Amino acid sequence: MRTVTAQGVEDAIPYREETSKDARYLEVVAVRKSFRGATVMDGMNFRMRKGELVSLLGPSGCGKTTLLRIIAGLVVADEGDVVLGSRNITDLPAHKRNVSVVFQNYALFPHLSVAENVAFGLKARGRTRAEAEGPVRDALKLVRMETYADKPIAGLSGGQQQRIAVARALVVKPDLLLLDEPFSALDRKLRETMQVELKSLLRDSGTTAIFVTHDQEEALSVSDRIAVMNAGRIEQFASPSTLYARPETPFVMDFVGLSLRLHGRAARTGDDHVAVETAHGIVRTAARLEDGEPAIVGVRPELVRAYRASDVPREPSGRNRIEVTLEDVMILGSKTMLHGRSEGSERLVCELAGIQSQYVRGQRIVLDWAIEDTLAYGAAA
Ligand SMILES: Nc1ncnc2c1ncn2[C@@H]1O[C@H](COP(=O)(O)OP(=O)(O)OP(=O)(O)O)[C@@H](O)[C@H]1O
Repeated sequence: MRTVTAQGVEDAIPYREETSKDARYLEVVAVRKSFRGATVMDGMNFRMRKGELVSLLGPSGCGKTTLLRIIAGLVVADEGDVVLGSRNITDLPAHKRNVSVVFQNYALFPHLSVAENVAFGLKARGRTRAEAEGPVRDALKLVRMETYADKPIAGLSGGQQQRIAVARALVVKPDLLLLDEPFSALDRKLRETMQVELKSLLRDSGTTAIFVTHDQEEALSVSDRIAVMNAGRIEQFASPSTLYARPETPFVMDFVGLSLRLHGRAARTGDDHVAVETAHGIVRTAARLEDGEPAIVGVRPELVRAYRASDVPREPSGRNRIEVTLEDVMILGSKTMLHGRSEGSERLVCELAGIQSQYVRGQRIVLDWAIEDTLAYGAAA
């Protein structure tokens, strides 16, 4: 698959051109992994900068946790290398990597107090109780739990327990922090609060971290960059804004955000644009597609305008228009989602700001968007 043409926001720093040590802080090189003959990862390469917060985002079973565990030393790769801060740690056991992991289920010790839980990693490294006191206090302060030091774990809420788990991971000043779906057991509101807190505390402490999630909104909100994984491969690795505005494959377009999506066949028209013939009419795109090539075209729903078919204004050229019958109108308060009726796997969706009660099911409407916002992918590439 290839080709993207929507106007996107460039990553602030051209990643591939960076060669400094900090730019290659963590490198996973040509990693292969099979479980009982089934290949999960076949030559995975991944590289991140010092101080970055990177999310691994992908559907269940795509290999996110396996990659995280290989980096942590909890799973041994069949082939390949893991390099951290110019140290090849491939053959080091987990406890010698100075990598901390925060798990989904917190994994705290219920019989120990909050402070004893946080001190655990320091004790394991041979620090005395007195030596651990200061760092434990600082770590608890970082997660705003300093007044809970002597409390038992049992009485804490899920959000508080996860804060303690983060404090316990950070107290040892890890070279790398790995978080495996850390907030998935929390309710939505608390999860959002924790995402904001985590982002600022990692930034404040200068921690390099990898965050595993299958929730695209979570990935978009917490990450400096996101690696979108699919079937053991990274499909695209970019900033949240680039991923959203310029997804490089239909998989990324579908996985990161919603889009209006149509299937069709490209037909060369001779001008700057390619016309894609779809079941809902011609959609033009600036993407390079071969004449006759099957193609997928898409556009983000908030870039689509809607008009009642009876009062469509004249438009300057440069826009695509298709007419559809409204199947569903979802008024969500801050926005209204219009869904057009579709026969197959087309998705005819438009997002309008605010409450738009003039639209009703069964109405004929025209969806309208700029050619330059049209994403397009040739199936033959
Ligand atoms: N210890 C194991 N033994 C056998 N198969 C495994 C093992 N660990 C992972 N797998 C398989 O490897 C594949 C990738 O699993 P992994 O847990 O890395 O995916 P994931 O993207 O983290 O999924 P999820 O979001 O569901 O946690 C899956 O098919 C899984 O069944």
